[in-house]
Amino acid sequence: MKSDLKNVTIIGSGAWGSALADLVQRNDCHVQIWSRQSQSSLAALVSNSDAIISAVSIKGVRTIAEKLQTAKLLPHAVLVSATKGLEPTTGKTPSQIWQSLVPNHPLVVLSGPNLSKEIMEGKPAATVVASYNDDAAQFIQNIFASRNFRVYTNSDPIGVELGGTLKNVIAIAVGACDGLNLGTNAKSALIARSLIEIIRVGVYFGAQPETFWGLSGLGDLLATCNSNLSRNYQVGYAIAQGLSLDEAIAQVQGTAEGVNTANVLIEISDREKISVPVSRYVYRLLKGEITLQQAVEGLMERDLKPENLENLEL
Ligand SMILES: NC(=O)c1ccc[n+]([C@@H]2O[C@H](COP(=O)([O-])OP(=O)(O)OC[C@H]3O[C@@H](n4cnc5c(N)ncnc54)[C@H](OP(=O)(O)O)[C@@H]3O)[C@@H](O)[C@H]2O)c1
Ligand SMILES: O=P(O)(O)OC[C@H](O)CO
Repeated sequence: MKSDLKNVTIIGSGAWGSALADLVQRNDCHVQIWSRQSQSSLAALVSNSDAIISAVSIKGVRTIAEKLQTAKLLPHAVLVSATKGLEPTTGKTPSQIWQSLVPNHPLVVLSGPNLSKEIMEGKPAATVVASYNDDAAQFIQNIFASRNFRVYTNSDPIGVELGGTLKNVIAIAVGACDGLNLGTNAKSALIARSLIEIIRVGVYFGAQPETFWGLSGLGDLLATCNSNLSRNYQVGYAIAQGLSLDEAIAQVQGTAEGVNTANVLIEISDREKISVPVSRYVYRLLKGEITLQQAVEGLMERDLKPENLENLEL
């Protein structure tokens, strides 16, 4: 694969699509951004693209992938999925949707501790580009890497993708924990125990458990749970201030994927009998089944048990 190819199309002009476009531009690539408001046809735009990067929220992924399914792409064109969510109707990850609809192009997942505002400000950050195709991952690594943006390749796309997706539910819990001023001990316990349940779900999806200790797992969990730039954290925090879920969502600028992800995750965990206590309390809180105080009490009053880090599947 040629490493000097530089025609890049970014799909989605939201916060993340704009930040990704900015990163690629720093590397002297020719960048085009497409959004639903664009006058140009997506099919025409991507016909000469070496890399096509999808940064739309989960609700737009299938529609966009269907558009590309019928478009004529360059044979070597690499697809990049930068979405962090789960499809409500199928429970699929974005990369699973892309793989099923556009199977003849290499697919790369991009995910990491990447709050878009900090990246737009040129602050140092790192991310992961993961693919079963090493050449494709390296190609995308070179397109994005710069002195302020360190890019690692990885060969576990589903693990990298799920780290970024599942932490959004946990960020709601941690935002609520901070909103209630429950302290650093509570917050640290919540994050550490949540990583265990994220790994359980990841293993069900076929991810490598060790992927979750990296940038796209623990790294993104820490970023999102420690920053009020995170929309998911903001939702939890706002609920702790007494806002309803609808009010909290309305107050947050942009997409908080964790709300939908909580619904899909609970459907999967119910069906597959995966223990996800923190995510389940978030789900019940968002559904209005319990109060925040009941969620805190419920988590603290669960049966006592060994920490059991050797058997994460249970
Ligand atoms: N912001 C971050 O810091 C960040 C970092 C990493 C990953 N992400 C992930 O990136 C994704 C987008 O986040 P964002 O921050 O850019 O959200 P955002 O600012 O709210 O923008 C949403 C994006 O999704 C597109 N979209 C929404 N519904 C769509 C539909 N039905 N069909 C087609 N496109 C649709 C919008 O398209 P238009 O442009 O056409 O309006 C827009 O580009 C999310 O999965 C998020 O978790 C975000
Ligand atoms: O604003 P959030 O909560 O969607 O988080 C943004 C990114 O996923 C952080 O890596």
